[in-house]
Amino acid sequence: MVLDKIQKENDIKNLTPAEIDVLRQEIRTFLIEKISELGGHLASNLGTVELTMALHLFLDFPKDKIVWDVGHQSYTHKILTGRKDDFDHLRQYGGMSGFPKRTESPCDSFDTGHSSTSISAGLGLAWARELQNEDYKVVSVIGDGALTGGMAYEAMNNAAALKKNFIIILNDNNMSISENVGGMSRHLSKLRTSTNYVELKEGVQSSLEKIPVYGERIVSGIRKTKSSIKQMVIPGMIFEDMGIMYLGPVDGHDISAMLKVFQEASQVQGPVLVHVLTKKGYGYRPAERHPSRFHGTAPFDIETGIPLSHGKATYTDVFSTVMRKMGDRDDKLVAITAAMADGCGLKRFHNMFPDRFFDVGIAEEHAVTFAAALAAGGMHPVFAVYSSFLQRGYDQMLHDVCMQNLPVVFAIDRAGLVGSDGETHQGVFDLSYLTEMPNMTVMAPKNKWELSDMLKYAIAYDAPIALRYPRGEAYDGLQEHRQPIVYGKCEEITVGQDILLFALGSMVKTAEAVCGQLKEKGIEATLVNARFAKPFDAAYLKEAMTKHSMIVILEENVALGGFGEHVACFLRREGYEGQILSIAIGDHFVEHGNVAVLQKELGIDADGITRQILEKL
Ligand SMILES: Cc1ncc(C[n+]2csc(CCOP(=O)(O)OP(=O)(O)O)c2C)c(N)n1
Ligand SMILES: CC(=O)[C@@H](O)[C@H](O)COP(=O)(O)O
Ligand SMILES: [Mg+2]
Repeated sequence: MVLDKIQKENDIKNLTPAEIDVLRQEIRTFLIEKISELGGHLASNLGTVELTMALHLFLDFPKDKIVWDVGHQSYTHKILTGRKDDFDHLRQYGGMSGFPKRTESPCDSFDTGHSSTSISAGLGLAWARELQNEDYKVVSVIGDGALTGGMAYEAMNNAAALKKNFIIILNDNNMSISENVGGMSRHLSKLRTSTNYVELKEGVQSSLEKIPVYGERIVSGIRKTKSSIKQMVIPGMIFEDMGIMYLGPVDGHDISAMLKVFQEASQVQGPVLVHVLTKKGYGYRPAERHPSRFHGTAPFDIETGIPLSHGKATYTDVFSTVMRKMGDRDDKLVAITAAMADGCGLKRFHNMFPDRFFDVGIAEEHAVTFAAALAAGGMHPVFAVYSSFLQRGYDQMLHDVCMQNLPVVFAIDRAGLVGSDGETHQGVFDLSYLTEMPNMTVMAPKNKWELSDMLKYAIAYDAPIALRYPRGEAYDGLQEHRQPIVYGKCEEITVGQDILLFALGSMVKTAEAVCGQLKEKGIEATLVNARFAKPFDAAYLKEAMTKHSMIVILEENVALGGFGEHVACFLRREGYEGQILSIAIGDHFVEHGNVAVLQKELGIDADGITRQILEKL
């Protein structure tokens, strides 16, 4: 197999053209087989096999640098840099990450996971090279979806000042996770159909530029003329107007065509953008037909493309159902997503109420301020967003939503540990960054019914409010405990005289199991569903302090600034002299792996918590 040969020699440049052709087929087959077993990001990786191979033929690793935007398309790069065998443990605890990691390989030059950072990072590497008189190539690979994110424009705006080579590859597959949206996407659609521009530049420019002074002048003259021709042929050549040379479009499945343009691009003294056209899911029929479903997939049957297991209803499903119902009842309800309509469960709302649905692109900062103004204008906005991506909107929440006390609902999905995406995606900081914001209310449901009740409560509430719920299956236990939601009030589930378990959201289910284990040891616990992280039920706690010798606070968030820290501080201030145990995540990032395995490693599973309680008692 050519794939095995390349693992040993580690250099694609030694292959014959025939072997190159075999290799791209072998890589596709390998990706489909591995991801069908373990899950992962399939469609984007299938679409970038040839692009990555062309980049490996063009660049020298680890000397040259590639920054992969988001990094979910970096699997072929991992294969070509000696990590093929690590795919047996892809995204598993202790195994290889699904994203680029500097700690994993010297050929990974910058860690990614969140979108639209690659041009900033590439530009930083290019400047570091120049300032230290070094000599290597820097390439940022950014998708058309990632190009909807504001950081990409901030970086391009800044890049124009660089007078040395820096290559930006725009990998345009006309898709974000779902359909790409917005004005830039429309602009790219126009560019996609233009074929002659690269031919006009090729050869002419690089040979002319080698002639000192006069050559440069001629090139600059040609540039001006061509620029005006382009303005006629291709409306709004936004990149060139910003000072970034545009080359393309080029077929992203034709390795030799790409190589030619990359060579050309490397002659440019300044930032240059190469527009590469690819097909998401290329080479695997189910992924070509359903690129969104195969963007990130669970294990599936290769023959049919159907997932191997169908889990129970998720929290996202519950959110989706309630939003659709509430959309019927409240014609001021509007839903916002930052390119995550599928993941956040807003597809049904979109279908039912297209005029009240907004996909703003990968633009969380904009989404928050946009929601604030919708609220100021009298609408009832719900921004559905993953916990880790909402980190992008910190200042907008503080400055635009909370300072004006505007009624925006933050429906925070993927709160807590998310599993195989790892440290960039774990939603373990939101309780810390939300609870410190004046005017913000923060809730977390214990099960699927409570998510429904809390969402309805939040939509009716007249100030900033957030509810956080985890990735995956919704807990369907404790159905009998469904007292109405009362502002700032907790819910008592069981009563025991020894210790109090004050649990938030997903940790109520875990605390239930802890209660069972403690009972076996003869320890009677009171179990309380906190419901509100802010304001938490201070009156209940004051009363409970007098009845329990230990209070255990449980959350799926980092300890610093989190729920436990606030509650513990209150208890001490009130003069509680019993033991306080805060169950939370330590001051470190949490890597990828199965959620149950991670919880165990972190000591926040039922066994670990019971052990810590018994040690303290
Ligand atoms: C800040 C942020 N928001 C949302 C996401 C989720 N996300 C991951 S990939 C992706 C789509 C990216 O589209 P594109 O860059 O075109 O790459 P493609 O998937 O088409 O290969 C989105 C929205 C993210 N990683 N980071
Ligand atoms: C790369 C990325 O950011 C998304 O594709 C993310 O992996 C989706 O995560 P979920 O599987 O939780 O929807
Ligand atoms: Mg895309």
